[in-house]
Amino acid sequence: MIRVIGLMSGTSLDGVDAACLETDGVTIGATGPAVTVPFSAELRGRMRDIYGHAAMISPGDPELRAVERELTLLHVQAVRALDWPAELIGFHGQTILHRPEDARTWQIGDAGLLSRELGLPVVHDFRSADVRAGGEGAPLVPVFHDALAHDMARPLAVLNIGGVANLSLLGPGGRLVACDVGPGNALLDDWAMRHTGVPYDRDGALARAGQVSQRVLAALMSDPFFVRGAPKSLDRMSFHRGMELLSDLSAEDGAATLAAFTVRAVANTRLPFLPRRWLVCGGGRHNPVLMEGLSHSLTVPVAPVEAVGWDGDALEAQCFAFLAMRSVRGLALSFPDTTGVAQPVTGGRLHLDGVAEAAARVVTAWRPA
Ligand SMILES: Nc1ncnc2c1ncn2[C@@H]1O[C@H](COP(=O)(O)OP(=O)(O)OP(=O)(O)O)[C@@H](O)[C@H]1O
Ligand SMILES: CC(=O)N[C@H]1[C@@H]2OC[C@@H](O2)[C@@H](O)[C@@H]1O[C@H](C)C(=O)O
Repeated sequence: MIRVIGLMSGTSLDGVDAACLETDGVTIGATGPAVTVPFSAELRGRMRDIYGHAAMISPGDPELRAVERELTLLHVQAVRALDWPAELIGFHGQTILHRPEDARTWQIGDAGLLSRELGLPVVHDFRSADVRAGGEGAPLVPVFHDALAHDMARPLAVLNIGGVANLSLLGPGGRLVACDVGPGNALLDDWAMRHTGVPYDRDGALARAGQVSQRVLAALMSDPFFVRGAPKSLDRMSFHRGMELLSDLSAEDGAATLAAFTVRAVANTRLPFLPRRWLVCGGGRHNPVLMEGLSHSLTVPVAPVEAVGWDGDALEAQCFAFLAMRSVRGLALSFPDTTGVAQPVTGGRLHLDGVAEAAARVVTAWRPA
């Protein structure tokens, strides 16, 4: 095994998550410390602006480059804050555009700068190979959930409620089915920001004070995405047009309706087999309105992943540590039932800019012959 730091800045635009993991890309050894370095309101605002018109931005755009540099330096800060003797970095970067139907997925972040600053090998660009091979490019976390849950009773569902919500369904005999399931926190975050100036609905207080509009909820659920079976994936902005449907609602009723949308999208997902338990990770598990809604709608027990000893805030960052090692070894990151790709594919690109030969060798020794 080697020591890997995984770095994830998710669709919630809350900050950079960094976590330490010992792994050989197949099994999971010890975990180390984890940290979140929050985005400043200024950087978050600039990133939101980029999201708004990412399809039109050229890779050389000066504002894009400036944001990418600032974002990368925040990742450097996160790694340094961990103060852990890593040998490899898995760097997801920030998704600014995800359109697998046009074979496009774009995670900004300067892997060369990161490896030069840290003097460590960096794996970046985890999703492009899958999209090029006809896959959805997401979710990639199922193979990590599978490794984590190798000795647990199945079928088991692992639900991540981040900016977007995604599901890994772990069946007996290593069967792995996955998809993005719905809006997660992104719409609720944007609504809370607009109505309260706070970037999320803390502890579900706003939603708890409102009434769900069944009319608006039904309209939101009529999106064709919900008719499709897995695998399927979402962009953070996928449902944003639906926000117009909420224009007549009060801040509280809008929040209640968006929380119900997140829950309904999960509960209505068409599953090829039923889990006996749901484990929930990601920031949404801190929202009691979402957790109560899920417990009410799903017919089997629902619990945060802490119930089985996992760290639900560090899981995605740990995942990109695991995937970095798989990438180095040329192992598959995605599978036909997780992203819709025809054959299992590996992904990620290794950057060794400015890395001393001995440090590079620790990692390159794991490359397939
Ligand atoms: N106490 C809380 N009450 C309500 N919501 C919370 C609370 N704590 C966190 N959240 C929600 O969790 C979100 C952050 O979740 P998380 O860190 O999993 O997102 P992410 O990693 O950006 O997402 P993704 O999985 O899409 O990449 C916040 O934006 C907020 O909506
Ligand atoms: C394109 C992209 O960045 N997708 C993210 C996003 O955030 C949650 C959900 O949408 C998931 O599909 C994915 O991240 C996780 C880590 C994944 O790939 O498994």
